[in-house]
Amino acid sequence: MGLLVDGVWHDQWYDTKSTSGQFKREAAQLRNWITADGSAGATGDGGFKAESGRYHLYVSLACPWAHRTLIFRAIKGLAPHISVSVVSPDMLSDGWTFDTSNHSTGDSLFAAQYLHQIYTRNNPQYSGRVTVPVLWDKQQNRIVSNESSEIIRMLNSAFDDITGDQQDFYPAALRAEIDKLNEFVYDKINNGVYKAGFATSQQAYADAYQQLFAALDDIEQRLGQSRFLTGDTITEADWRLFTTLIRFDAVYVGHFKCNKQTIEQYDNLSGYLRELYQYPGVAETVDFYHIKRHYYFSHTMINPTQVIPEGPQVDYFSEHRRAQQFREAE
Ligand SMILES: N[C@@H](CCC(=O)N[C@@H](CS)C(=O)NCC(=O)O)C(=O)O
Repeated sequence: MGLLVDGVWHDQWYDTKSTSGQFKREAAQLRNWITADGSAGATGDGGFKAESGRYHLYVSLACPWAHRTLIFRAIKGLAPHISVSVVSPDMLSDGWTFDTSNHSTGDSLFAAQYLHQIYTRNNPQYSGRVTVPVLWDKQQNRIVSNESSEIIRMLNSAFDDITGDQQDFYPAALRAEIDKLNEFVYDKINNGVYKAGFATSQQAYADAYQQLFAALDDIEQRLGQSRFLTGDTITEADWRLFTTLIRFDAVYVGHFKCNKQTIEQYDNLSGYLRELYQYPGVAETVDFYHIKRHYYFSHTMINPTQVIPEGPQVDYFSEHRRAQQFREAE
């Protein structure tokens, strides 16, 4: 684990000393947008027109932020149009690597060894953390974006004329509600588990733990009233919550000490999680080998033995009856 300083790799863990043991995530720096006609998006440069075969995603199958982008690639019919390279689950002194001996696909574009080489290929002087996902433009040979929340917005609509898929997971009428939910879920749950797990003081951990489970209780209640977070249809907010829920019992309960209760112990969240998992194309984006291996093997300050747990055994394909439940409730 480390970062680039003026294009040079430094092996360095997160600094929590200056923040009383609290983990603070760094903001992504590369924020251009692919658009249907190549016009500039909300931030960054124009010139990134949606085109089949032009873009490439670098992902980790372990990472919940990268996972969002793989889900949108799958459910929006983009697999034939956007290629993917998967890094190794082990993130140690070299950061993310393309070590093919350990379940990386390798870098199919440049045969790079390390993900930081993709960042310096984009900018030889780059300073900052080297994170996944990365969306790469093969035509201009540069990074479009390393911010997953924006990459999924691009995938949600920019390629619709190419794929013919008009599903909209960020519909105009629900945007305000989705934005509000995203903010809450990101702070308390998506990043909340990391705040608990990476805390280096008892107080920072206890605060994150308390806020995380208060938020899960809130969502559990909401899912007793409605099938998905904003009503009867799945939106971006559901997919963003999903990537944390699917890792929760396998990793966050033990490794990040988020152990008040498991997702399996929530009546509504457990069924909701299954419904999303069983959505066509989504189960194939979930890889528990990468997920468990990454966290338990890479975070040696949390798990110095690097022993990876065998369990839990949960059948996410089992029946959930969410659809019937909400039809009966009408
Ligand atoms: N803002 C980014 C965050 C991505 C992120 O933090 N990814 C983690 C993996 S789960 C990472 O690559 N961390 C490496 C590091 O921080 O050095 C996004 O959502 O795209």
